[in-house]
Amino acid sequence: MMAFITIRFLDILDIFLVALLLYQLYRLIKGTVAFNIVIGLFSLYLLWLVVRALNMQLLGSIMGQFIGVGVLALIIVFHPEIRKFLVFIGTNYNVNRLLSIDKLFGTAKVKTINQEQIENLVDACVSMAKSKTGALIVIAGDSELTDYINTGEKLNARISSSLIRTIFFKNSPLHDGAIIIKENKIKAAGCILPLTQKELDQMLGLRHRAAVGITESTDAVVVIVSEERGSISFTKDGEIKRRISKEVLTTLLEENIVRSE
Ligand SMILES: Nc1ncnc2c1ncn2[C@@H]1O[C@H](COP(=O)(O)OP(=O)(O)OP(=O)(O)O)[C@@H](O)[C@H]1O
Repeated sequence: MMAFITIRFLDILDIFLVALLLYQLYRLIKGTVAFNIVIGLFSLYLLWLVVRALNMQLLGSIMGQFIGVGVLALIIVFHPEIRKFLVFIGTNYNVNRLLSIDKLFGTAKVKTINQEQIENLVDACVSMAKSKTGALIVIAGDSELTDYINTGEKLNARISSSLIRTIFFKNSPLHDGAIIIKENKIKAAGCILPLTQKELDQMLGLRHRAAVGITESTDAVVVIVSEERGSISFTKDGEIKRRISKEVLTTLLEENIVRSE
């Protein structure tokens, strides 16, 4: 009876790729105004399908015209999200990623620092939290982050607790902006990161916005020390975990970073 329905391997691949694209799109726009716009447009599209099925010609043709120019309108309205999405694809989906299902779904670990360096980093964060010294520390994953490294001062220095504290010391010329850690080194300091457009708690300012921003479009993880509250936060995939303890920070770093000994 169902002989006319044939499912090829390519159909399954097709569905899988569409699901993956929708999932990544959802991750990028969730929590932003764009999410509500997408829901609105989707409802409109469903309504149009119903109107067409009921053969309501006048309403159908008006809505048809609207949907006809909709693609162009979508590109204009969603230009920042489309840009972010393309950057995300470009920076995250290299050949290595495509070979690993784990990485494809963004659950892969970052390979940048070893256990001793994690301890140095945690030590610096705890000490800066005590002295209410603001800090923004990006730990790169597979994303190169070259554009962001180029906005700062190149260091290529060993990851030590005292160097991190020195960089973020209030009178240091490099204390503004973020440091970027990659391949077992502090690659640069004073880096400028993209700010998220997401709604965040009003207590959180630009430092936290920048931390969320960079993890929305790359697979980096970020540790933030708040100057105002002396608390430590952690961001990954655009999500923020606030007021975490030394132990939780250590666990999060260990869980999200494959140690390269
Ligand atoms: N785009 C950016 N990229 C990197 N760092 C940034 C960016 N924008 C702001 N910062 C850093 O954040 C600092 C300002 O932090 P602000 O007080 O606005 O943030 P906050 O989230 O309230 O943090 P805190 O709790 O530490 O006050 C700046 O001095 C600068 O070092």
